[in-house]
Amino acid sequence: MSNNKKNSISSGFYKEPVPHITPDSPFASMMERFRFAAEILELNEGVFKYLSSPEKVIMVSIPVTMDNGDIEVFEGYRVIHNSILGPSKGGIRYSDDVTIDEVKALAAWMTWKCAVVNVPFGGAKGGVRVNPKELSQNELERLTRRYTSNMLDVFGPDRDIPAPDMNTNEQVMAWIMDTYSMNQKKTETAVVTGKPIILGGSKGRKEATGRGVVTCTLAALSKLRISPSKTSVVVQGFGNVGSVSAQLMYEQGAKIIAISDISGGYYNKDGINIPAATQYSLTNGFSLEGFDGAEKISNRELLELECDVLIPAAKEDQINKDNAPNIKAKIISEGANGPVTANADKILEEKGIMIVPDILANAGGVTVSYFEWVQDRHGYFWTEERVNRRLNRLMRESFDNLFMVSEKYSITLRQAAYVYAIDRVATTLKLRGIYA
Ligand SMILES: NC(=O)C1=CN([C@@H]2O[C@H](COP(=O)(O)OP(=O)(O)OC[C@H]3O[C@@H](n4cnc5c(N)ncnc54)[C@H](O)[C@@H]3O)[C@@H](O)[C@H]2O)C=CC1
Ligand SMILES: O=C(O)CCC(=O)C(=O)O
Repeated sequence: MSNNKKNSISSGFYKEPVPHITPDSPFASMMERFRFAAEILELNEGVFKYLSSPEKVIMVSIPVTMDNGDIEVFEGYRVIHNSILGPSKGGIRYSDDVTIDEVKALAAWMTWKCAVVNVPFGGAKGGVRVNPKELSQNELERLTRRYTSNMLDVFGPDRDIPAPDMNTNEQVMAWIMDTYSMNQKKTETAVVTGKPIILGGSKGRKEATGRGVVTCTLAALSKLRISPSKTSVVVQGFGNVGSVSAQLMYEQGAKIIAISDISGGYYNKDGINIPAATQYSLTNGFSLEGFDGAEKISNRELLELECDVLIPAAKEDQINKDNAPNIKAKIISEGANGPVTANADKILEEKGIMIVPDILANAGGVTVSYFEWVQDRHGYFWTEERVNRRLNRLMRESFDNLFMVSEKYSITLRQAAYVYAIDRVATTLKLRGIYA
């Protein structure tokens, strides 16, 4: 790594636009940060081009017989960004607004994320354009099994290993595992992670992403010398990542002043009772709608609240150039993938806000997915205490490592994460003889 480059991209081929990028999209945000790191690393031009495009993009059409006998056709994707570090790994999301561009960005983020925490996986992501809330459980099962059948040549414990993401869960992973196994004529637990524990899932996987977010948040707080018990926290998104992050920060003695989900934001300046909110959401169809332990606000207002820590744990592009000037948090811990756009980074940096980037902050999920894959392959399962201890240690080491890189090169933690990850991928490419 050259030591004399600072925070600006000077010139050269990295400025060349890469074709097929929609401006201001998640993929454009990913590329802007990749370009910055490539410049610092003086990355080989061919390697830059190679890593700017996914290795493989699969788009499938999924016909599903609905409960009323009609046939509906859904579109599904799987993007493998890169598999040089190992089999590709990444979640599958069900969402009616998922796009191929978004999945391409998410797949690339998986490559960088696995490199940041040194797990031996490449990056992939999947998506199906569907609103799962509009499907019955049987329709959802048929959709999942058909999507998996279309991906039989793609998935595999040594090739590409899915996991849960937005609107997918342990049950969806169980259907994928079963469909794949039936076609292999043997039970193949290691083909997916995030499965139910009884089917070979790992203890601690469900909570792992939120747990990792909290480990990084505590590390960031200690850098700013703020005690967790004196911390006010705002969490956007109350699904797997958001609710666990809120719960674990609450257990640290922090005051969670606002939470939100798709139904809106909920604010209480004296602190929200998180176990009560979680219980409410569980018994209310995973929705906070009607939760009366707080005042209702909008998601936009929520992001702009005065607080020590903001944890965006919903989706991409939530903090952008329009609202970045109004963000008042001291630390943003990115539970979601891509919640801050590249053009908001500079604004937040100038405001002195510390960002713990997604490819570090939410890497706890893929880390315990790796533990799950290892356990499946050994046929030997760990205690929850062992999983959590190893997760916490790895997350803390990764945070400290990136903090050191950021200080060494006078760059932000996000820039440090990209520099570290891309250097690792490029070094692997070189050692494998892909370039001299
Ligand atoms: N589940 C996992 O292990 C991992 C998830 N992530 C990322 O974390 C984010 C959340 O994922 P999960 O918690 O798994 O999904 P989830 O489906 O369990 O929860 C998503 C939550 O966000 C809320 N939401 C959706 N749109 C919203 C909006 N516009 N404003 C406010 N809230 C909104 C939903 O109502 C729900 O509460 C995604 O970006 C995902 O890619 C990252 C790493 C691992
Ligand atoms: O657990 C995994 O394998 C991947 C989780 C994921 O999709 C993510 O980190 O964004």
